[in-house]
Amino acid sequence: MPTHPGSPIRVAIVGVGNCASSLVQGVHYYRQADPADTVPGLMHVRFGEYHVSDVHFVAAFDVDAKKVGLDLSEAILASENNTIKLTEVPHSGVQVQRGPTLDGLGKYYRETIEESTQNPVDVAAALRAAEVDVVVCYLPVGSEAAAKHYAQAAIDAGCAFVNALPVFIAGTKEWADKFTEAGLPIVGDDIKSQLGATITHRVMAKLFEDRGVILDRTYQLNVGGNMDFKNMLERDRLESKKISKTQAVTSNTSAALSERDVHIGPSDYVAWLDDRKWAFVRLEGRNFGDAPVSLEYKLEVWDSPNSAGVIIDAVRAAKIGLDRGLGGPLLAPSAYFMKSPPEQQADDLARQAVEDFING
Ligand SMILES: O=P(O)(O)OC[C@H]1O[C@@H](O)[C@H](O)[C@@H](O)[C@@H]1O
Repeated sequence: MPTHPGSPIRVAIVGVGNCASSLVQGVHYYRQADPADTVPGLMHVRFGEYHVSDVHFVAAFDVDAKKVGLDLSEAILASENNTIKLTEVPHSGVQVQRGPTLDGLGKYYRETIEESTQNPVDVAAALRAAEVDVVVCYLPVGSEAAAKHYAQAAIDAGCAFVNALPVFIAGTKEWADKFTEAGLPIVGDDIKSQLGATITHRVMAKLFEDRGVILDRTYQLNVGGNMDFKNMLERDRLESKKISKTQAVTSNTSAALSERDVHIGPSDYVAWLDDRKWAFVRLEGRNFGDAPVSLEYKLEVWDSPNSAGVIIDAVRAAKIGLDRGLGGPLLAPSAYFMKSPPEQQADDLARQAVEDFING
């Protein structure tokens, strides 16, 4: 059912971790931003008809006993959340509900947090009750069954879906068809942060190609100290994340790299980094006369604010999709905002395509 353009965007958050914390804080931080101003990390203060302050959080789900039952403004600072504080968020009146766990808790989460003993809610019913427009999925890496459970609940409740994690939903025919048939938009999969490992690595791989340098091999090693990185110590949970990060880089170059010559993925957990992520990236190639050339850089960034602005834009794109009655993956927003969209595009073209999408 198409929604009313310009109305508040009623958002549900699945997984109240660091990324949710930066998102909620960021919306509050920029609530009075002047539409004529530039906000770092947002395409526009007013994206289509939607100002940042039109993003309203109306529901939230988690499984952590230290978060379930808390007001969202308190839950974003609770338990293992350790991201940089952007602002004080006032009481929201939104209580974190106990979501179903399914495969959401890996070995390291189970060792670190206490799972709520409350009974899980019926997610679709909760989304309907809160009259949610857009569901943002921030579950831990490796939560395949749980992410799909929430995607199905979004469909059942008539909501758009923004899939921030590397579980392939928008990018699969099965789920793209489900959203198309339901007439509901989806933006996915796997958030590409503002100035993260993926975008910088994509740009460098493309630069090699544009300058005629043959790229022979590359790596991207990532370390961090948040629960995302701790969870990813369990290598079995990593498969889709590695695929997503690798294809995000290799799709931006025509270099024919064998599997052995590309190594991209989360590498280790360093507790004292907290929510900072450090990426060590190296590209090796050959330039004129087959002379060797290599480039190495290190990125240091706070992980969660780095993707929060992108999610605010993705949420507003999803709401525009709802307003227009568009079902299925939103191709331009997915290509610009996500690492593994249904169709990869060069970032400058994707950005322009999002502008065109906004302008209808
Ligand atoms: O920095 P990149 O490579 O764009 O990745 C960004 C995001 O990747 C997601 O998979 C992580 O769970 C996020 O926490 C992170 O912000």
